[in-house]
Amino acid sequence: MITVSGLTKRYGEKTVVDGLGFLVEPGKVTGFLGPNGAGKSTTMRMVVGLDEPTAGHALVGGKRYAELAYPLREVGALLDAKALHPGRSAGKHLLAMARSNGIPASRVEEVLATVGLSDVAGKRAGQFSLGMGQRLGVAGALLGDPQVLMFDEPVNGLDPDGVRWMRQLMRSLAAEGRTVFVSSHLMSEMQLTADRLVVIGKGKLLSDAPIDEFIAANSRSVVSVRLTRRDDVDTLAGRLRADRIRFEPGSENELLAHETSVKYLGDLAYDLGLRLHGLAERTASLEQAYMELTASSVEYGAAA
Ligand SMILES: Nc1ncnc2c1ncn2[C@@H]1O[C@H](COP(=O)(O)OP(=O)(O)OP(=O)(O)O)[C@@H](O)[C@H]1O
Repeated sequence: MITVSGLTKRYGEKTVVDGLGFLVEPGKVTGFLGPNGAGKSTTMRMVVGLDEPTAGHALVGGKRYAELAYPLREVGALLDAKALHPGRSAGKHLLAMARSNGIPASRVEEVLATVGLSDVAGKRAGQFSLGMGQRLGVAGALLGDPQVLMFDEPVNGLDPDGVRWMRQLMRSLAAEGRTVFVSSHLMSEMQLTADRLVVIGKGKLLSDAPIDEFIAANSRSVVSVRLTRRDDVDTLAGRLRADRIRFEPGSENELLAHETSVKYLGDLAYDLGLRLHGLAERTASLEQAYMELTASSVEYGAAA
């Protein structure tokens, strides 16, 4: 469990994390979503004691990171995959981490196998591709067999196989009952991986909900009605106006109606004797809903 409460970080005049509070629970993948610069990395760095909060706290299993006797056995983190000693081999890098945390050396081979790097254990980390570096970072996070895992933008720069592997890994870690906290700036990625979503913008909490609740609350559907004649479009439009149903024109001879159903519009068209060439519900993409939710918090958005 990760407990974040009143968490605040200021750099000079700028508040980059602003009174954040949420729980990251075991047995689930919790997605941490927000536009670039929202404060995700800073929050994660405070969880593992790399940055000191200005106010509030971030606890792992109820303790501050500094209070953990063997931190790597409690929380594993992939924060910056490039933060490796380039001249050191993957195996030696992990061995050094294991030694300083009282972790048996035998774990090194186990985690290298888990991440598929056994064959390159002797290769220097500086020669690793981005994907291999990410895998090595994951191996480091798993080394102490911790109950809590944190990944900052883990699929960045990975090829499709790597992305799929990373998703499956996160899902299986959660299925083992571990706490998995993963950041991303892509809604589409989170939709495929997360059980719960914590969304932030400009350091503030925007939403904290199970993913299906987030989807239900944020995705609006429209019903597309395609008619065959301009007159019929006008007839239907007049009726929708009278019934106070919000709509807008779609493509040619099409109307898009909000907060209604296929059944209602099908019956209405039948009653009005209108010939239809199409009637379908369309769900606005979750990506769109997320962009709208965070629109006012995008730090460097395109000028309007
Ligand atoms: N050491 C620092 N000194 C000053 N400002 C900082 C420092 N570290 C981060 N910031 C600022 O804090 C804000 C939040 O940065 P952070 O990296 O936490 O965001 P993020 O949500 O992880 O974004 P990204 O998706 O781009 O990684 C940014 O505006 C950044 O410039």
